[in-house]
Order: sequence, then C-alpha cells, then structure tokens
Amino acid sequence: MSRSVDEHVGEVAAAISRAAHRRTQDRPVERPVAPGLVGRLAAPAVSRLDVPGFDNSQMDGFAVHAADLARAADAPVALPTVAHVVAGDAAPAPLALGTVAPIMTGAPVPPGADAVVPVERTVAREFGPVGGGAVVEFTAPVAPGTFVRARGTDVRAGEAVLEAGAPLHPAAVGALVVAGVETVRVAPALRLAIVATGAELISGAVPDSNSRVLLAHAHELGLEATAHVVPDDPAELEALLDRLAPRTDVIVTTGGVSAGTREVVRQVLEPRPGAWFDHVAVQPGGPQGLAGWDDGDRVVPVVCLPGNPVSVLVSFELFLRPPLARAAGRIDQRPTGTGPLAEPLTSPSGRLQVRRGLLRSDGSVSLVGAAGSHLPVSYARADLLVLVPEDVTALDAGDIVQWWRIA
Ligand SMILES: Nc1nc2c(c(=O)[nH]1)N[C@H]1C(S)=C(S)[C@@H](COP(=O)(O)OP(=O)(O)OC[C@H]3O[C@@H](n4cnc5c(N)ncnc54)[C@H](O)[C@@H]3O)O[C@H]1N2
Ligand code: MOO
Repeated sequence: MSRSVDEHVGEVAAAISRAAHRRTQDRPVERPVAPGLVGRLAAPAVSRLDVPGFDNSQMDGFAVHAADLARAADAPVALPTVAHVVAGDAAPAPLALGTVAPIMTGAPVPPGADAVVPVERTVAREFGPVGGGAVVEFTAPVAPGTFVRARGTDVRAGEAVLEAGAPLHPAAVGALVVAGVETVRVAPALRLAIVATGAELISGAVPDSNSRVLLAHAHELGLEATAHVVPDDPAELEALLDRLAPRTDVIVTTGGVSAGTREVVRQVLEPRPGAWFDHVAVQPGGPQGLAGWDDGDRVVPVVCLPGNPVSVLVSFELFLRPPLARAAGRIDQRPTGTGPLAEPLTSPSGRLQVRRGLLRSDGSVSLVGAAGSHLPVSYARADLLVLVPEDVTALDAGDIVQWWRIA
C-alpha cells in the first residue's frame, strides 16, 4: 500500500533507531579529544581539572578587599596600588589590606582580594605604573565576589564534564579540552553500506553520482560508510548483501525499485518477510522500499531509494538524514522558514512536491531548475528545498512557501 510522507518518515526512522540502538551495545572506542571527534560519548567524561582553574578577574580593573571600600559611599576612598597582575601570572602575591592590585581580565585574583572594580568605575580611570605606587580613588562600595570568576564554578575536578550519550559537537570538544580530558570513550559510529545498482553504472554509460552523494553525506555526519556498485543481477546483489550485512548497521540502495523489467532491488528484497515496496506521496522520490537482510544473527535494515539523482538527494533529506543525524548526535532538522515565491509553480495533486530554490536577500524564494528528478546540477546550485503541500496544485508569485535550508 502506498504511504504518506509522514508514514515513511516514521518507518525509516524506527528501523534506523533500532539499528543505532543495537550499535551502541557494541564495544566503545577510545578516541583522542581533537577537532573531528564525532558521535556520542559511551561513558561519562570526568573532568581532571577545576574549571575555571583559579579565581580570576572578569574585568580589567582593580582587585580589592571589599571591606576597604565600605565607606566609599560617603566620600571617595583613596588606596595605593601594588604591582599589576596580568593573565598568565602564576601566583600573585597576597593583597595586603589597604592596597589594591591593578588586574587584567583572566588574571588570577591575588589571595585576600575578594572583588574587582572595573577601571572605568574609578575616578582617574588609570592603572598607574606596572610596578605599583599610584593612588586610586573609588567612589562606591563593592560587594564581595563582584567580577570574580570563582574556581570550579563551571565544573569541578572529578565531576562529569558530559554524561554518556552526550553528542560530541564543537562545544563538547572545547569543554573536554578545558577540563583536561585527553581521550574519551565514544559509542561506535553507525556503519552504512551504500549500494548503487544498474548496468549503466558498470558500463560507465552513466557516472555513479548517487553513491558519491550518499558517501559525502555520511562523512559529513561522521558515520562510517562504504560504497558498492552492482549490475541488474539478483544473484550479485544477494551475494553483496550477504557480505555486507555482518559488518553493517544500515544498508541504503539506489535504483531498481520502479516498474520496469530490471528492478534488481525490488526482485531481491520484495519477497523478504516484512518488506514494503510502493509509492510514497512525494515528488520526486515516489518509488521507495524498506526491507531487511537477515545475516543469521540480526536483520539489517535496507532502505531502498529510487535511482534518479534528485530523487536520491531529496529522499535522503526527507527520510534518511534526520534519523542518521540523531544517531550521530547531530542536529537532525534542517533550518526551516517561509517566504513569498518569486514566481508561480504547479504541483501534482495528492503529493508533496519538493522543489529546489534560492533564498533571496529580500526573503523571497526563487526556483532553481524544473521539477524533474534528473537535474542534479540544478539541485547543487540551490540552497533551499521548497515544500509544496499535497493538497496544493498551483501557487502564484507572492504566495508563501515553506523551505528547508540545505546549503
Ligand atoms: N512505469 C513506471 N515507471 C517509472 C515509475 C513508475 O511509477 N512507473 N516511477 C518513475 C520514478 S518517479 C522514478 S524515481 C524512477 C525510479 O526508478 P528506479 O529506482 O528503478 O531507478 P533506475 O531505473 O535504476 O534509475 C533511474 C534513473 O537514475 C539513473 N541512476 C540510477 N542509479 C544512478 C546512480 N548511482 N548515479 C547516477 N544516476 C543513476 C539511471 O541511469 C536512470 O536514469 O522510475 C520512474 N519510472
Ligand atoms: O519520484 Mo521520481 O523520484 O520523480 O523521478
């Protein structure tokens, strides 16, 4: 039976989420904390350091004893400076009562000082000589703790920086570095196998762009992926699936799912238990399949995309990218928005039409290329997918459309 887009989104997501869950049971891998770290933590990452590592100043100003400024509300209080303290100073001398230390942002607060007064809140707004010896006038009291970034307020040594399951995005890498964590245990990445089908790919009559596109997407998400090509030969496809299944979590095929005489994916997979092949109410990307390949131990989901290059790109965005991104600990939803169409369009009734577009500086949306699924160059020139709902068959210039930002 044919499916709505939402139904197929749900079915593919469920299959991938089961595969992803199964993969998290596999042995974690130890990875150095470095740019390029991806996936999710398999175990809590424990901080080796207090963050911040020492009490330090939030402002360029003067480290003071708050008690010394208590009377500044009545009349200015003048206090002598000691040597400047700058970021990178290891251990500043304790601050004697009745003195203030010029201090720069990030520099360690001297022992004894309990507040910082920004330089612009003093009368002369000057630091004086580096070695000290100036006199600074303060005109207001200051509460203890003001503009002091206290040691360990972000995380303390021994506490978890991030819990198991946390996504390793750029901020996580920064947090691990600042907490002195050098290696982490990472849940193993989902392993994708991409299988492009078609005699025309083997002969070279048509370059195999689909598997390159899917491989590039997989790499961008930090997934492990391999790409394979088979001709329209059921025995060859079966042999490949047998080889791939034991070392793969999700298989994605392209081509061979429509109504012709040489639909190798459909021929091999449709008879399998639980397999579904039919139309989804979307254009492009209508003919789709979802099946499983039993390796004797577990059933590996096989997501079967149609062969047309734009159908693959759109199907990936609608059905595959969201659950794969979730499994990889990435943001699963593309940025979305709405804007007025710059030109009219028509759309098939009863199907979500996905067109390619460009967001213009005035917020309007122009179309790139025609609706056909054989125009991958137009797709690559676009930065939006433009979504025309199932029940809409025509739109005028100025009508509001929803878009997903893809580039
Ligand atoms: N009688 C019908 N014919 C078709 C229907 C239908 O409902 N009834 N649906 C059409 C739609 S829509 C699509 S989409 C395609 C899907 O066909 P297949 O999945 O079987 O794909 P193929 O026939 O193998 O290839 C289609 C097209 O794409 C090119 N291709 C295939 N693989 C690659 C690749 N790896 N890289 C680049 N290009 C590739 C292939 O050469 C064909 O031109 O069916 C319609 N027909
Ligand atoms: O549904 Mo097909 O993907 O338009 O060419």
